[in-house]
Amino acid sequence: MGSPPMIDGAFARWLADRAGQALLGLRAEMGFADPGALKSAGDKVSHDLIRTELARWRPGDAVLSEEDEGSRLAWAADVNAEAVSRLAADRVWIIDPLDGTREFSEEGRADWAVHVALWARNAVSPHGLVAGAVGLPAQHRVLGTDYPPAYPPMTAATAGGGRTIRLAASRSRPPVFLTDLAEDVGAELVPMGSAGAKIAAVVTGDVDAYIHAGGQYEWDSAAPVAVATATGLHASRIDGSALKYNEADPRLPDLLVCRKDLASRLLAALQKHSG
Ligand SMILES: Nc1ncnc2c1ncn2[C@@H]1O[C@H](COP(=O)(O)O)[C@@H](OP(=O)(O)O)[C@H]1O
Ligand SMILES: [Mg+2]
Repeated sequence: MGSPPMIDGAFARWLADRAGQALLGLRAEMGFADPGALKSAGDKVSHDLIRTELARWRPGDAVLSEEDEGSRLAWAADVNAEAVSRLAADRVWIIDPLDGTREFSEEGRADWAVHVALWARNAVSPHGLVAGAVGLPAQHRVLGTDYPPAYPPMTAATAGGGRTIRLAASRSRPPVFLTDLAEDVGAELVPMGSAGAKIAAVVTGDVDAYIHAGGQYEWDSAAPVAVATATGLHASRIDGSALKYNEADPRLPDLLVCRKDLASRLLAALQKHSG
């Protein structure tokens, strides 16, 4: 096998694709009789593959992966920063080896993803993400910042033509306020698994927006937010502030990703309903 691409964006795509192929192979091999075993095996196989390739091809970079021991811990900068290499690093790969683990274990579902993002200290954007790829193995595609997808075409809803806004939300843990918000703005809720799959659906125009609140971590959104912003879409916290990555505390509990033309309307509705 030849070497992977040198350029970070293309490398992220290569890595997300490799891990995705391994996950499809695992699904085929194990079947769906024991969803718990399939979920555990999926998390481990993808994490190990990505960790191994990063150690081999990007040995100087730090990594924050969902499946690392202690990944969810918040580190007080003055106390423990030296114990956590990523906080002093200039480049950090933020990885969710299998996002939408639950959907991965359900036969026929394609709403699960592999997230590979790169945060850099010298980035110009507030979120600090300089490359990212979202593998959607069961949809046979990878979205990446190396070739950002075209901005989704104007829909009837956003052009004011009457169709309701399509608003993606978690299948299992949607924000409590979302039903009221949707009614207020005239949106139809589209339940879907995986933050990556939902943001990919905004990128491709299958839905107009994705709102989440109530809990998430940096790895759940880093790679898809890198792709969404490279495409020109809006991505922020639900109070409109910037999403930030490689923070001491990896919790990043809420976000809004949507078409630019819907952002002010949805942020106003969020201010009203999420308080
Ligand atoms: N309230 C919450 N607290 C912590 N993580 C949450 C959460 N709601 C959603 N997530 C995480 O966000 C990802 C997308 O969730 P959902 O599919 O429900 O939209 C999932 O990642 P994983 O599948 O990697 O665990 C899930 O664990
Ligand atoms: Mg996740």
